[in-house]
Amino acid sequence: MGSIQSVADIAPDAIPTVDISPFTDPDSSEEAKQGVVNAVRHACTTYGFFYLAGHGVGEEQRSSVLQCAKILFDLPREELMEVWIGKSMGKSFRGYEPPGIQIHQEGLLPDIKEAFSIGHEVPADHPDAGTFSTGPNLWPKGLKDQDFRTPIMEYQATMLALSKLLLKILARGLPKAWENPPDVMDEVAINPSMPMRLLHYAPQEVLDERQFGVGDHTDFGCITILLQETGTKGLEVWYPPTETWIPVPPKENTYVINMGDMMQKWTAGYYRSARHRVITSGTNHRYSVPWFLNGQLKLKCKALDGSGVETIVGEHIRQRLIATMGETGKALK
Ligand SMILES: O=C(O)CCC(=O)C(=O)O
Ligand SMILES: [Fe+2]
Repeated sequence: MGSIQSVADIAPDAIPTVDISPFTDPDSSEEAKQGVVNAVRHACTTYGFFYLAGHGVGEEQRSSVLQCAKILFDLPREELMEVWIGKSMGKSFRGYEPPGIQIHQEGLLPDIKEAFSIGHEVPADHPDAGTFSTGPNLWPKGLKDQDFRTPIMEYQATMLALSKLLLKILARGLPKAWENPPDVMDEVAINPSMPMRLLHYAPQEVLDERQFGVGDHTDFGCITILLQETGTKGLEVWYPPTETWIPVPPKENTYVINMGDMMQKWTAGYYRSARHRVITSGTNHRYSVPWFLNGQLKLKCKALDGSGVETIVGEHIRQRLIATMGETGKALK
């Protein structure tokens, strides 16, 4: 006897795509704006992930940061080690992270990826410099400013503006019963920790099922804006109703947006911080650039459902890094 399959049993083959341009278009109707809010809400409560279209970031700027990743990881290892993360000021956590450092959970082997982290530029003589995620960036000597530092810092500003827009949409999507004002999420993006990570996955036949480009994890912060290189693959997101991994290949002119743990805590679980991972290819290099809105480090985020749960953004992020970064993370204690 056959049974009727419920919708939740059918694995979706892709995460949704949301075009947010009606939200910013001064000529669009209130109804069209609300349509964007509803679509983002649906994606973030169901999957925790979506493809973002209509984001307004030019293709030239997007490819310029992927190009930055390529020229950086082409540098000899000795030169990369001159800007090793362990040399960054105090707990600022900037610079080069070699492959095989981060372990996301017990039982997995370390990630294959290598990374380079850039954050909010805070001069060394600033009173907060050297505190967690705060301080001067490290710049490789072998790369000219116009080829690396300038496009990266311009991209950082573009991403901060885009994340502020996403916060407006997400705030409007919160349950009405919580009675939050539409600007309730703005404060998290004031002077925030916003690491951008250039990532490189070298081709590697993975012979051990415990090893990944990036192992199964959730992101730590509020919002991740991920740029993947066209033509590559490997990212997958976990979908609990069917207990399956949904592939998230790059899609032209879009970003992949996902919610992180800080957002999930802040919204009392309403917006899902979904598990995801990256599988490496045996033959192809993969470059990607996730930009993370961690948030204002000293901010005490009160759960938006009014339940009274409070999380200090910087403490939450710091603990997650210590838990996953092994020896490198010890400097953050
Ligand atoms: O490289 C990617 O596509 C995703 C990387 C990722 O999940 C992360 O850095 O948190
Ligand atoms: Fe991630």
